[in-house]
Amino acid sequence: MVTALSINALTKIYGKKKAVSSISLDIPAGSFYGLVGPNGAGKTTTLNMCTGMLLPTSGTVELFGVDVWRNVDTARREMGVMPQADEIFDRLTGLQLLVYSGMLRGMKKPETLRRAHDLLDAFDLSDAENKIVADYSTGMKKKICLGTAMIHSPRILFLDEPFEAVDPVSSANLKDILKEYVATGGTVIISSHVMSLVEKMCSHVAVIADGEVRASGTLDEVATGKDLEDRFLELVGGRHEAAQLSWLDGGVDGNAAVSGHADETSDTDNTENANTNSLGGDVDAQ
Ligand SMILES: Nc1ncnc2c1ncn2[C@@H]1O[C@H](COP(=O)(O)OP(=O)(O)OP(=O)(O)O)[C@@H](O)[C@H]1O
Repeated sequence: MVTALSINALTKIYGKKKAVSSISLDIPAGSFYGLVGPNGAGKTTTLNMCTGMLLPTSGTVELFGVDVWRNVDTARREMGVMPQADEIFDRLTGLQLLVYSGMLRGMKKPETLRRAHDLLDAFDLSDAENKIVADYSTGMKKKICLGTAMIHSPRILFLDEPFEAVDPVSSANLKDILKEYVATGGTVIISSHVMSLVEKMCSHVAVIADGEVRASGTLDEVATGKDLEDRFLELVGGRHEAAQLSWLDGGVDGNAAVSGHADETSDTDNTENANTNSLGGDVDAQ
């Protein structure tokens, strides 16, 4: 097994906060690797340290044997990193942004143009190629950001929540493109909260919580025979009883929204909806 990315005791401390605490992971080449964890778990911080964007407090990252922090330029050549929408030059058109990204990576203009059109076509953005990116929808921006990460054909792709806000058709197309990329030897690392997506797309997964790896390996190794989402909840903990928002009653009593005291102001006894502890009808499902 060739290791694409080797993370060793990676740590990031902000003041007194340990955002990432001695994480170690080996990510095999050709894998589709999911980093999953609750909000604030440390996924983005970990990815940013792996891509040379955020200096670790301690620990090392090697990309195909190259120490990322000793050789940032060399390592970056092998990477495609999906930027956040607020990190791109959004006064460019979609086409200009892709061409700019390719040429920044040292590509010749004719080849960059060819690939840019291929990407726009694959991402259903051809009709918007001459529109400035600032006027794109959130999902369109997400797709163009992904395009900028792919145009130079990197060996490894780092994608932070790539499918968030992308419509199901575009999402299915993107997934096909990424699957094909992995099938031809590429490596993809994504962060996600969506377990069904991880289950469908990923060959490997690391569950991160409180800056630590709680489990890692192939999907089967991490799931240990259980439903992946249940296993995730078991690993990260933090599940509690349904919130008791007694004032949130879906407007059952018209006065409740005004007064906030449904019991005092209601003169009807609606026994069917008497359980004002519920968020809609999902209490049992929780
Ligand atoms: N620049 C910063 N200064 C201080 N604390 C930070 C900074 N960036 C992140 N943190 C803290 O580090 C922890 C990990 O944050 P991170 O963004 O990596 O989490 P995440 O797993 O990506 O979360 P989410 O799923 O919500 O995006 C959080 O507690 C966060 O508040």
